Amino acid sequence: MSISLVGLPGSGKTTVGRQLARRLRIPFVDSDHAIEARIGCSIREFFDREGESRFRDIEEEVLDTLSADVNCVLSTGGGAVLRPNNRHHLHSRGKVIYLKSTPEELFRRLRHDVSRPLLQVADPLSRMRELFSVRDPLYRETAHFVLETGRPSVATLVNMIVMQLELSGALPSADV
Ligand SMILES: Nc1ncnc2c1ncn2[C@@H]1O[C@H](COP(=O)(O)OP(=O)(O)OP(=O)(O)O)[C@@H](O)[C@H]1O
Ligand SMILES: O=C(O)C1=C[C@@H](O)[C@@H](O)[C@H](O)C1
Ligand SMILES: [Mg+2]
Repeated sequence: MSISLVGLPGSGKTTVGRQLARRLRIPFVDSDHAIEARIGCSIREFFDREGESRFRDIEEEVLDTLSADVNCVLSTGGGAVLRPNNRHHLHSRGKVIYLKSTPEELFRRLRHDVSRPLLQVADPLSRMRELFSVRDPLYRETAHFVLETGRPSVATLVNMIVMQLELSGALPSADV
């Protein structure tokens, strides 16, 4: 079974996912990194050159493959839930955790970042609020569990995820 993390840019999918995989001693896979390996350039360059829709097509193909992988932690791109196929594959093939944060907290974390194409706009906080209002229902629909990430450290979030997985029976206690 795969364990996938969904959430807005900056919610900690890569950071928390990497630690979670280490804790469970299973491979960690980041779909953004897999996409970059496939397109041979950064996602930002690809967005500029080919546009978002073409990026989403490639993301859908890559997620179809990665969500079928068993026994790994999969960190997804922030917009992975936009396509119905992705929501369905992630939810039905494993356990999905939504790392939920406020747009204000995410803006604070990413205000100096230049790698996330959707935030390279004049008013990134407003953009983050728009992304939140469109995507929050989609993250909820895709996820089996929702975790508020505002205050807890990365290590605490990992403990909370392991506990949720154990309680749901997805993770035998002996694996922890
Ligand atoms: N729980 C947390 N508390 C404080 N800082 C955090 C937490 N989780 C992540 N961060 C920090 O926020 C930044 C963004 O985290 P990360 O790259 O893991 O987000 P992401 O969800 O993978 O984003 P993207 O969707 O753009 O790939 C990093 O600098 C990371 O160290
Ligand atoms: O929120 C988004 O739509 C994105 C988030 C990143 O993880 C990348 O997948 C890409 O920059 C698009
Ligand atoms: Mg990431």
